[in-house]
Amino acid sequence: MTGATIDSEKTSGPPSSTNSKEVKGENGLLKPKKPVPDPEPYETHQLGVFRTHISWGGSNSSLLNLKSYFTEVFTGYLPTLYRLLSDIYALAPVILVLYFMATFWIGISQAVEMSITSRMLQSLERVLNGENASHKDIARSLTLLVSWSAFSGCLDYYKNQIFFRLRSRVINHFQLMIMRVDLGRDLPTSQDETTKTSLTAEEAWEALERLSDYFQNLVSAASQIFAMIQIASDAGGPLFVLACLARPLYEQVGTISIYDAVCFAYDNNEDHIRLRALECLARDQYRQDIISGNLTEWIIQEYCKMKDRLLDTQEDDPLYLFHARQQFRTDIVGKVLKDLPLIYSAVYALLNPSRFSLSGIAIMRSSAQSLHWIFYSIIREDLGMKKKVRNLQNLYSTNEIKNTMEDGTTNYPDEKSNPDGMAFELRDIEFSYPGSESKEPSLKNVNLKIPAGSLVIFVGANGSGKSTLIRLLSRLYDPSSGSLLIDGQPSTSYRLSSLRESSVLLCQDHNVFPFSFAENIGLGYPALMDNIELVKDAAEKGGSKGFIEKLQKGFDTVLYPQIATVSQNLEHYPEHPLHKGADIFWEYIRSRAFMRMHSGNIRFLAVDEPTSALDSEGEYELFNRLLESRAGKTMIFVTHRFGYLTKHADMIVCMKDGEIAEVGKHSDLITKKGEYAKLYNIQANAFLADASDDLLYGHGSTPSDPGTDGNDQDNWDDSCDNESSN
Ligand SMILES: Nc1ncnc2c1ncn2[C@@H]1O[C@H](COP(=O)(O)OP(=O)(O)OP(=O)(O)O)[C@@H](O)[C@H]1O
Repeated sequence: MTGATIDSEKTSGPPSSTNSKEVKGENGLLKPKKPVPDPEPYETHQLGVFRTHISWGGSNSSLLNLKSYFTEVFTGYLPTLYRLLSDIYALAPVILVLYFMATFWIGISQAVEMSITSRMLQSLERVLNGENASHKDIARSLTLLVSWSAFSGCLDYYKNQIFFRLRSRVINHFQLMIMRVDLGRDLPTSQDETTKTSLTAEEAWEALERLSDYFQNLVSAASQIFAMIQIASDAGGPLFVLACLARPLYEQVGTISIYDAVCFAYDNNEDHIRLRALECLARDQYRQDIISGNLTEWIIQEYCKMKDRLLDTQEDDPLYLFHARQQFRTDIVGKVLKDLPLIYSAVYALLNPSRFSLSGIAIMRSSAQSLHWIFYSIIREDLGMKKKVRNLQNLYSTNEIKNTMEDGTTNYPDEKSNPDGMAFELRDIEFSYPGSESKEPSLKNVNLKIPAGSLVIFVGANGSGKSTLIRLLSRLYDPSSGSLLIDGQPSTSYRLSSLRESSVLLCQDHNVFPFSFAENIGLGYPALMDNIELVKDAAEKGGSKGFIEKLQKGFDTVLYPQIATVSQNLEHYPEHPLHKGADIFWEYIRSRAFMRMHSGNIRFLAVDEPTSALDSEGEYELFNRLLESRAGKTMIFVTHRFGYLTKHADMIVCMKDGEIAEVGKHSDLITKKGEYAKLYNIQANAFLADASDDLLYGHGSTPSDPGTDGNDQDNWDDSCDNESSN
């Protein structure tokens, strides 16, 4: 098999390997797997070693296919571009109009230059031919030309000035739009891969810029054709214009480039595939096998054999090979068409010597060349603009992505709400995380009533569903099935924002914001964040005040969340206070939660397992501080430590494998000897073992042991005694 092209055929239906694909679209939106609809009939060519399928239908937006081109333009692009222009006009009307006026004038500048130059050359030609020509005409044309050039220079300068101002307005506007969209997403929607986008505000600006370039090219082409028709009277009339346009029209409109078609090519040459395989063997990963098998000679021989068999078969990019073949044809026809104006002029001069003008022909020839490039730019700009408009459409469509979670219409609390705190009722709840691959739901068969104002403790093994249940109660997610009632009403009937205002969630997933300590804490309740006394009070309760006040700038010290990036400079200063800043972030988060309490609206407080960041003493202190403000609140704590809290809880919910295993008070559950008693005894026995080790080695109890806090020690010991005797 030699040469670039062996066979060509026309088939209908898609090549199977392209029929279904997961794509990250050019627009940056991740698309789910879905079958690609059957494309247009496609051609098959053998281009060197590649079997190549080409569907010209993919380029149906080419100017040749006028119907689909205009359908696409009028139904798809123009409305989007109109929307873009309206948005920008509302934003900066004067700058936008000035920008397009400058674009228009720059667009016609070449045609104006062409007309002035033509007039000047004609006058000069008459002078040279000894005809009666006014020197004033030549001087006027020259003045006009110089003035126009100066005007064009000014236009370019002012367009650049306007360009930067408009650009920053457009980018700021769309950045704000993207911020609103991103910040407005609820958790399930933000975790949905199909709604993620990598598009930036730059896309909007680039679409506008393309539109302005396209507009400039259209104005330029139209004005130059108009000018050519004016000038053509001296060079052979409208037919001469057509002769000049023949080449650019043929090259840019009459042929569709392979790069605009939809193609799929695969190597189907067995010798070449084997050659590639042999090349792979030179990689390090095969080194040991090749040395131990003494295969080097065999590989070289096989490689030479394949090379001989392939001879001159092209291995290059098949699209390039096709383009080269297409180019060959285009070049020959194009070169012949390039001479058409001259051929026409020669014939015209012979037939009508009196009306013949050499200057007209010179102008037209140079204009034909310039038009060639303008047509080329229009076609390229058209393709580029389509891509940009598609991105813009996707940018706008992110604005229309609806949140998965239903928002209600009733404000919480309302007159029916319980003043003692939020009351919850969960009925047959099942829940799987969005996009979770797990066959088992994270929660199932959950039925539970939590009375208003109660203190509830969730316990259970790792992964049993405690945090997930807290997330559902806080309405970070909605159940996959079943219903959640808040104060007897479906949770979806309440406005999400009002529920959030009435709840505090303290969990381990919180982050430090890139603001000052004061703001980090104050953002617990933005309405009062300027009241530094309240911020300090919250800091004290959360345990961060002592550290913050030691810093040079105190509460005004700014913490950056990109601490890892900053820390590259910190490694040389192990004692630097910012290390500590990263370590104690939990204290700020807790302080933020206390700040939130200042709102006075809180009816529900959920604390999800702060124990990993706290020793038992710290946990005890935190819970006590939280419990001080218990009035009018339902409180739910997730903890791994059994002791003080579990014994004082109104209700303990013990979770196992996503289900509620038991519900009850501490003493009842211990008596029941079920899951709770089992977990409790595991911890009690571990504690007793540690305690006896300490007695043996004389260290006393460790601070991390559960139940070692003051009076609680007695309670813990008592209960351990009781339980061990069980
Ligand atoms: N964001 C998530 N996406 C998918 N699955 C999750 C997600 N978070 C938790 N899960 C799964 O849900 C189940 C319950 O997890 P959950 O975190 O609620 O348990 P937990 O009892 O709070 O555990 P731990 O005590 O370790 O925090 C687990 O199987 C976990 O793998």
